[in-house]
Parts: sequence; structure tokens; C-alpha cells
Amino acid sequence: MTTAWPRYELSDADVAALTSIVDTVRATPYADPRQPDFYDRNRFAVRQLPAGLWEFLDDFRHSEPAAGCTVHGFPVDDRLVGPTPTHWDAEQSEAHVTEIEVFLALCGMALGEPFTWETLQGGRLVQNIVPIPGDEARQNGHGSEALLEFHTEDAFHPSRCDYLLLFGVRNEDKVATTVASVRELALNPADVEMLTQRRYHILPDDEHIRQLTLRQPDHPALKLVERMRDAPEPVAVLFGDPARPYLRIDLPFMRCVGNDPVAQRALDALHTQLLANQDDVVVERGTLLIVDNYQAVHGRRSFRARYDGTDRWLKKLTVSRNLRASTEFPRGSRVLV
Ligand SMILES: NC(=[NH2+])NCCC[C@H](N)C(=O)O
Ligand SMILES: O=C(O)CCC(=O)C(=O)O
Ligand SMILES: [Fe+2]
Repeated sequence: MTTAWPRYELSDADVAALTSIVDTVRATPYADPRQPDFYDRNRFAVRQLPAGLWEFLDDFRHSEPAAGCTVHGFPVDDRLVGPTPTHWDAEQSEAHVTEIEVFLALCGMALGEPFTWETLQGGRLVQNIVPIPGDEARQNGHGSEALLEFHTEDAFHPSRCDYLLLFGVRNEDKVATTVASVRELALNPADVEMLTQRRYHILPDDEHIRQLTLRQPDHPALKLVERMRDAPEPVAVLFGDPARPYLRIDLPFMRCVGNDPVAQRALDALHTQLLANQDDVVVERGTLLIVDNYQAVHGRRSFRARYDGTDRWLKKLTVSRNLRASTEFPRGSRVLV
């Protein structure tokens, strides 16, 4: 990595404390972190997180010291998680996988409000990232042969996450997640000027439309994302404090408004800079990667899937700092459209 990111190693005492919290939560009636009520019913558990871990996560959120950080050493027993499923919907329900999901969920709760979308993975909050046969060439979390290009997670949506959490269940081939920070860039002022204007359309990525089209074509959420695809609002790529801008970009799913070669050149210049400053992060078994979705873009290197139960398997959770800002949604909902 070119960037030294904040890194937290769980101590033996931390692991012992976490194991005890996970057991406590698993004994409650709301023990499934894929369900929204998990997050509303288990708030007590966040207060019990080991102090060092809690302070690390709180500082990452509050001081914005870097575009990403990592937490290492949550124990994962490869024999107990079961084979890597060949579809996000096809895993065996092993208890050890739920323990992992509880750890991921508690880290997410320390950073803000975990949430998801009606349009992805049946509305479950903790999602699977696994290679799926037939998706090899797709720009989604389930591709493999194709490089997954840089994107802000759910860039098209005004209520996109502040943090993207990826936890390594299995990654024997050490397939890297790619990350690039807006803080590292040296752009010329004319390009910055272009990128801060509402000259771009960002469309929903295919998964937001494809999954419901295949499974629940009458779902009302489908109509809403189709409208966002067919009539997108023009948006800026760089925004916020000009001295410390944030970014919003999804190269495979964005276009300039109208024919605007100057805006396109600025976007290309930004892409070139992001590529020149990217880091490879291998989310290994037991590693949690947290990406600041306002400061960083991410993607994934290409790889060859085997579909024999030993492929790369990550768990994913998205977290908002302020779900109240998503005013169109029912108060308290964690499954947005
Ligand atoms: N360029 C992109 N936005 N790629 C897709 C990102 C992941 C996609 N939302 C999924 O669930 O698989
Ligand atoms: O597989 C990875 O490392 C990243 C996947 C990703 O970007 C996604 O699912 O949104
Ligand atoms: Fe992503």
C-alpha cells in the first residue's frame, strides 16, 4: 500500500470480550444481523465493545484521518463456515457465520446506522460477496474475470452509505480490493471546476434493477430505481469543502449531461489520477476493511473463480451517519429504496 492506513489489531482480551458479547447477542430473540430489528434491539451491545476497538472506530468516524482503515484478528475457523456458496442466496446457515455477522454488525453500529436497499439481496442487511457462475464479466460484487472498476458504493443514490464494511470469511487466493482516495489527487484547477458542477448523470448499477426484475418484477422499489435510471438528476463529482472535497463517481454507470467534452476530459483526468494512486488491500480471512465512501472509491482485481466451495467470500455491510436525512423513507426504516 502507498498509504499507511489506521490499523487495529484485536488483542487476546479483545477477542475474549467480543466472543462473550457475541454469545450474549446470539441468545436474544433478535440475533440475526440480516434483519433490521437486530440493530434496534441490540444497542446495549455496542456499549460493551472493547474500549480500544470502540475508540479506534470512533476516531475513524470523527476525525476522518484516512479513506480507509482495517481491523485484524477476529477469529474465523475455516472448517466451521461451510463451503463458499455459489450464489448470494445459497449459503448454509452455519452458526459460526452468524457470529461473524454479529461482529461485523457491531462494528457497523459503532460507526452509525446500518441499512440496505429493497433492491439488493432480498433486503438483507449483511450481504454476501461471492463469485457467481454466469456473472464473471459483470460490474457487480459477483464478477470475477472482469476487473471491478472504481466506484462509490451506490453513487447514484442521495442516501448512499458513509461507510462500506467488508469482512473476509475466505480469501485463499488473496484477491485484492482496490481503493483510491480523493485526498491523494493532484488535479488541475480547470478540471476541479468542471467536476464541482452538476454536469454528470450517475445511473443505478445493474444489480439494483436486475435482482428484482428476476425475482419480484412487481416490487414497487423497481419502479423507483428505473425512474432514477431513466431520468437521473445531474450531479457534481466533487462536493463539500473545496479544500477537502468529497467525491461521488461510478465510472461504468455515468455519463456527462449532454455532449460535454470538457466535462468528460475532467472525468478522465480524475480517473487517471485515481488509478495512479490506488492501493491493493487484501481482505483476508478475519480482516475487516472499512472504506469511507465519501473519501474513497473502491473496486476489485480480476480473478479466476473455481466454484468448488473454496472461492473468495466476503461479508458486506453499509452504514449511514444519518438515516434521518433520507426523509422519503418511513422513520426508522433500514431498508431503503
Ligand atoms: N460500478 C458499480 N457500481 N458496480 C457494482 C457495485 C456492486 C453492486 N451494487 C452489487 O451489489 O453487486
Ligand atoms: O469484492 C470486493 O472487494 C469489492 C466488491 C464491491 O465493490 C461491492 O460488492 O460493492
Ligand atoms: Fe462496491
